[in-house]
Amino acid sequence: MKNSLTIAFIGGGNMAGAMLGGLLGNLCQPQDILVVDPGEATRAAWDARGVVTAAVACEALSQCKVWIYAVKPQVMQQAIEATRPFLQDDTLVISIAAGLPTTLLSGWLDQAAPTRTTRLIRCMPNTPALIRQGITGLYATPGVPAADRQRAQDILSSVGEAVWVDQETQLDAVTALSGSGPAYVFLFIESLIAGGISLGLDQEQAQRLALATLKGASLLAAGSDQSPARLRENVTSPGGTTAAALNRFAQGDFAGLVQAAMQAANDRAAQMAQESAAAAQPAQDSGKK
Ligand SMILES: NC(=O)C1=CN([C@@H]2O[C@H](COP(=O)(O)OP(=O)(O)OC[C@H]3O[C@@H](n4cnc5c(N)ncnc54)[C@H](OP(=O)(O)O)[C@@H]3O)[C@@H](O)[C@H]2O)C=CC1
Ligand SMILES: O=C(O)[C@@H]1CCC=N1
Repeated sequence: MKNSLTIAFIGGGNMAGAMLGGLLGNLCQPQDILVVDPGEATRAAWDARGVVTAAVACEALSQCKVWIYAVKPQVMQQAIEATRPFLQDDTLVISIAAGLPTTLLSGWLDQAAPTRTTRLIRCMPNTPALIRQGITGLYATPGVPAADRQRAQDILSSVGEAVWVDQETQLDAVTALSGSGPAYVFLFIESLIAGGISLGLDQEQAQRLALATLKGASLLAAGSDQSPARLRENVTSPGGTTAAALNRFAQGDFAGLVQAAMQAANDRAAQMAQESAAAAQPAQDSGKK
């Protein structure tokens, strides 16, 4: 590992893959990255790209300045306990797990070294990171040095935008909006394609039209001085086709449905935190410090 920025991903699945895809050749070279993942096929995919891999926690972790925990919340405690012996006092730890609060994570990280306070940042990225079009919400625990905040921001900015929140609970809202959000957009794209086909287009035509519409409208909204509401009005001729469609959306309370769906995601994040706390195992003293 040669770069001053060396990153370990603990968990090399979908989200690590999205972030790695954006980081490689950009902020980091393959040899600057370590992926710890028990999956043979997962590791083989990263080996093929020149990334250093390990099936289990190993000494190489202690050389990585930044650790990114990218495992499912249900296995987070186990993953932390296995890796914790290699944690250094100045390691910057980033968790991308939905729901898991920093109090729980800090408890697991610092259990074997009560005098240590791990530098911990919790964040919520999204899968467009794969094409460097992601957006990530970040929350830093008190005491994280400014240089580490900047380092986390640099990492996440290399795969898209980064937005800091002051209150940790806001990360559940970020999860409900941009973390899970790509799935809502994909569902909308799927629905537009199905609608186009049912109205007589073929699959390829419907898909091209749907994708270009989403892309064009998003870029227009992102680059415009006008609000999304104003841009919607610009499309909507009185008594025209768009008004007919929007009236039908309103009858089904589309906005209310989106709000309720996001509330469900937000509530599920809080519930996952409770489940993880309830399922937490008694301390395993695997720390070497
Ligand atoms: N997917 C998304 O869009 C987003 C996900 N997140 C968060 O990212 C985290 C990861 O999600 P995602 O990438 O989708 O999940 P994946 O299941 O795709 O990836 C997790 C990886 O971790 C591996 N793993 C399991 N146990 C361990 C362990 N003890 N040590 C190291 N690796 C382990 C898994 O292997 P195996 O499959 O063999 O168990 C798997 O390869 C979650 O906490 C999620 O909340 C955040 C933002 C967006
Ligand atoms: O569905 C999940 O729980 C994760 C968090 C945000 C996106 N995927």
